[in-house]
Amino acid sequence: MPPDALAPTATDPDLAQEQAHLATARAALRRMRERAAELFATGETVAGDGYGAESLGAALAGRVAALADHPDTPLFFGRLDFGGDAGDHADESHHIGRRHVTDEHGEPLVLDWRAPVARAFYRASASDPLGVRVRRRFGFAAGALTSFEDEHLDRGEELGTGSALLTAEIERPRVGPMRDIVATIQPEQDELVRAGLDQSICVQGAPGTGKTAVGLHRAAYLLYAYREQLRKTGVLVVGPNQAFLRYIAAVLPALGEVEVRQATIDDLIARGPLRGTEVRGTDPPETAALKHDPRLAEVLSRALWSRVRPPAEPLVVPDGGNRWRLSIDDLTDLVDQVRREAPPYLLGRERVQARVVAALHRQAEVRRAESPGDSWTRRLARSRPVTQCLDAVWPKLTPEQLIFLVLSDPGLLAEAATDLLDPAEQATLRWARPPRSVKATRWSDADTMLLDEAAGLLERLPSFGHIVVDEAQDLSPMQARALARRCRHGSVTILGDLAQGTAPWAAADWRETLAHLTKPAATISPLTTGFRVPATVLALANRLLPSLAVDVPPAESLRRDGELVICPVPELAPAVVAEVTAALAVEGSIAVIAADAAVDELRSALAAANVSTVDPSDPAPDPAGRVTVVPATLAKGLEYDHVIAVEPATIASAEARGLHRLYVVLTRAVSRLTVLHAQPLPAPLRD
Ligand SMILES: Nc1ncnc2c1ncn2[C@@H]1O[C@H](COP(=O)(O)OP(=O)(O)OP(=O)(O)O)[C@@H](O)[C@H]1O
Repeated sequence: MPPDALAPTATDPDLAQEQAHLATARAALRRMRERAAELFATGETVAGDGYGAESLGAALAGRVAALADHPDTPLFFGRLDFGGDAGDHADESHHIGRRHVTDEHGEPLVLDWRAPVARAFYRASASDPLGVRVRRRFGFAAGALTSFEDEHLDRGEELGTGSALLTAEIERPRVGPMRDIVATIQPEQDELVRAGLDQSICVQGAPGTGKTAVGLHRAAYLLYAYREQLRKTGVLVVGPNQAFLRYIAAVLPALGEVEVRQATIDDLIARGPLRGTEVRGTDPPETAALKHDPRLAEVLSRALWSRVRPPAEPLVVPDGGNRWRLSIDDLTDLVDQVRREAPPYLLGRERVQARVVAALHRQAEVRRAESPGDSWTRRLARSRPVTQCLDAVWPKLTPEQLIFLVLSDPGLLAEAATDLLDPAEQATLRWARPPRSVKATRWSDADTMLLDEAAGLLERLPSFGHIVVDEAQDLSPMQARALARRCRHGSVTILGDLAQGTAPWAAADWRETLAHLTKPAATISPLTTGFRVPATVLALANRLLPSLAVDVPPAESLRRDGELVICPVPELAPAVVAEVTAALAVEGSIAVIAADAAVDELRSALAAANVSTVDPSDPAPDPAGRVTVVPATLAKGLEYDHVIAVEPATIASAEARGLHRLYVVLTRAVSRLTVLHAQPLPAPLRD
């Protein structure tokens, strides 16, 4: 049923009252911020010790930042009026916004969207009103409250996706980086956002169904609902590349969360064992693919543990007039016992050392009838015979040393990989010309992952409380394992679309990825309502789906507007210049997306026509730049108002999973997609 009051006039007394409430809330937020800033100024001097001062200072600085009032993001976006039967909230009325705002008496003026009571804003429906009588959504223009939209749920009114404000939000021209969707989160999205911290979830969603948005809002929700638990362990957001991370960087701070770490999978891994050492080597594609293969995990594990050798001689430790002694059998028992405990390798070495010294200690106690002190224990632990014995049975090793050995020693590799890799695969993996030393090695991208796997075998990494992984369809099994190592005690939100998998090792089935992430019980949920790509554009992209060999539910676009133009042209560069020039007359961001190899020529052609362009890899792009020239391999996750896709046939033939790449490229447009082609379109796109 349509609601009765959708478009209040400017003189509407209700509207005036809401505008007054906004002004009051803004003033209150200013006061809260000033108070926090005052505390911040004095905090460093009142805390007793240095550490206390530092953590208090950081907490307060975070609070000051979180309380910032962004002129473009309204302080509240909705209101709930509860009915008389709403239990604890009977007859209450609450404004819902991006953060709590209280007046000077501590009375709430705005409730944080993450508070339990705010859940009804997203979930209440006419059939299940959750105690809500009226749900009100506000419309804003340039920070000013200009309209509202009511749904009298108690009278069976419900707008759903027919809400004019939701439509306006979805259809607004895009400019700049991604924004939060907190005002218009849909019920099926909210269910994912508010899943508990103990739940690992995997979201399979077609392009533009809000996966990234859901992941970021879930991070913000978890930090609110489980702040204490996550204070130490933190939340990590993993994205495919820096351009993508820059695109999403503003969302969490706008939601008041300024301390979430965001990293690409490559950075996360390279920062581990290599400690920032530059990646300077390259692998042929088949070698790289093999290094991403999960069988390598077992090969490395076997190679490492083959370093543990049975003791060949007894341990004899001269100590003043005494000689302490452990027989070969004693040592063998002790090493076997630690092996059975299966600790990380270096912890195992420490355990062997500790138990050897404890055994010697017992001998000394019996002989001397008194217990030797700590300095004796330390001296013996470091003594030459003990160290030599340890080095013989359980040698020290770094990740670099292990991988160096595996890739350069055919005997070791053959032994570790005997039933796992055939001889041809072993030859593919090994260095054709091994480097002279570990130091002289030029590690490749794929090596960083092996180094990370090795580091995980040697020592345990600290675990994040929660990891959000976007574009997870491209994770290789070994990359998934690297994330699993960083989330042993935490949960994950895995977001992706199997149809957009472009990596050689892209997943065909989420269950496999989840197994490598060691979260096999995670629930897999679909998102199928598209908020970005107009229906006509989606229909074109969907023609590729049967060729992509994946089983995914198709998306249905909410957007009936939008425009698709497919244009054969005699020459690409002049056509691109003409199309961009025409597009500049209309509001919104513009992207020219082309095969990577064609990008330079198109940039030059645009520059020659005096059109300035932005490079998505630029760490500080001109915020006023409206035209971005995007290599197809960087387009994933991004969106632009008007996309000009150049020569689909070249994009499709540029790589093994080129049709998947093309599917990504064709699904970046918010309002208009223009396809320019000089060659015939790939077969699935032809009429
Ligand atoms: N509930 C919503 N209300 C308004 N806008 C939404 C909503 N959900 C998603 N959007 C918008 O739709 C667009 C696509 O969202 P998002 O980038 O999260 O999709 P995605 O599924 O991650 O896409 P891709 O598969 O291409 O990476 C964004 O502009 C986002 O703000």
